[in-house]
Amino acid sequence: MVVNLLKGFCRAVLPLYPRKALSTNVLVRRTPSLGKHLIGLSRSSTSVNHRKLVRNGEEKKSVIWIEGNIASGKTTCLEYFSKTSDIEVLTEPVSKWRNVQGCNPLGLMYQDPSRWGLTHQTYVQLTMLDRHVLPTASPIRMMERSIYSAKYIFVENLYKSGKMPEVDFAVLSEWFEWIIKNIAIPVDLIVYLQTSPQTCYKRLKQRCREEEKVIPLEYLESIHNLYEDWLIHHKSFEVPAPVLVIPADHDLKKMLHQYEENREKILMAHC
Ligand SMILES: Nc1ncnc2c1ncn2[C@@H]1O[C@H](COP(=O)(O)OP(=O)(O)O)[C@@H](O)[C@H]1O
Ligand SMILES: O=c1ccn([C@H]2C[C@H](O)[C@@H](COP(=O)(O)O)O2)c(=O)[nH]1
Repeated sequence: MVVNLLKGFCRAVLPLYPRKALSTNVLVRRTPSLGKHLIGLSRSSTSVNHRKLVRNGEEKKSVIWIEGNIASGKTTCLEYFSKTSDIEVLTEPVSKWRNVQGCNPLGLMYQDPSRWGLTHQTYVQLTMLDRHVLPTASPIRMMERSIYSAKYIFVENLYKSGKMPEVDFAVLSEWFEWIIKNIAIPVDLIVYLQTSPQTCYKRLKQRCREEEKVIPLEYLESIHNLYEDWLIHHKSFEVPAPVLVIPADHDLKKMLHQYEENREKILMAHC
């Protein structure tokens, strides 16, 4: 009875409001042309069963992207949430980028970006698309990065730094535009792990991935600036979902504490 009343309410009233506006006490700032930027939640947010939203008799699945600079702590964040039932976690397919039929496009790109940037980013685009269209098995999906950041951050960086020829950029751009126009890429919330480039540099050195040994601090600074322009200042490209910013320079203990504090905001992303 109560459930039916709620369903009726949702059908009658929810369509009258912007999709995110009723979910919780979410503070949403409208930005000129780029959708909404979630700048925080009030402390009085009520606890809502994240499995509840039902549309056309189907459970609404929630998709959350974890975005951030290289070595900002995305994988660590996903590992933490992967321990929660009902959440499926998709990490970036980095192992594929390091080994496609015996070749290493990630390594080649770092060695000679002008020659291999297109090759690498074409494969990133394909493998990220593959992730996006994978059928969801759980009510909540958390994904490391997206086809959007591949284009808006990494391809953009190669091009802007003069390391990707115009024709390569044009071909990748047309592919990307075709994909986002013709294929549904669902997303309900972007969690941005905001770090300083210096922190990432330290963590990158500590992780010590062979291909990344050539990355200078300036590279992380460029990636950082592109992320900030996209997700914070809304100066560059469309942002396809609200953004939750989590400061991520802190030590692991504090980060896990922050993830716990933000758990409800993140898991209720679809409401
Ligand atoms: N909060 C943190 N403090 C210190 N080191 C961290 C923290 N989070 C992650 N690390 C370490 O930094 C490196 C990069 O983290 P990772 O989660 O792989 O980043 P990403 O997936 O964003 O590239 C790893 O060695 C990881 O153990
Ligand atoms: O579109 C992309 C996305 C990522 N990369 C690079 C950057 C890093 O070297 C690895 C994986 O990134 P993490 O932040 O460590 O997950 O892949 C790229 O070149 N292009």
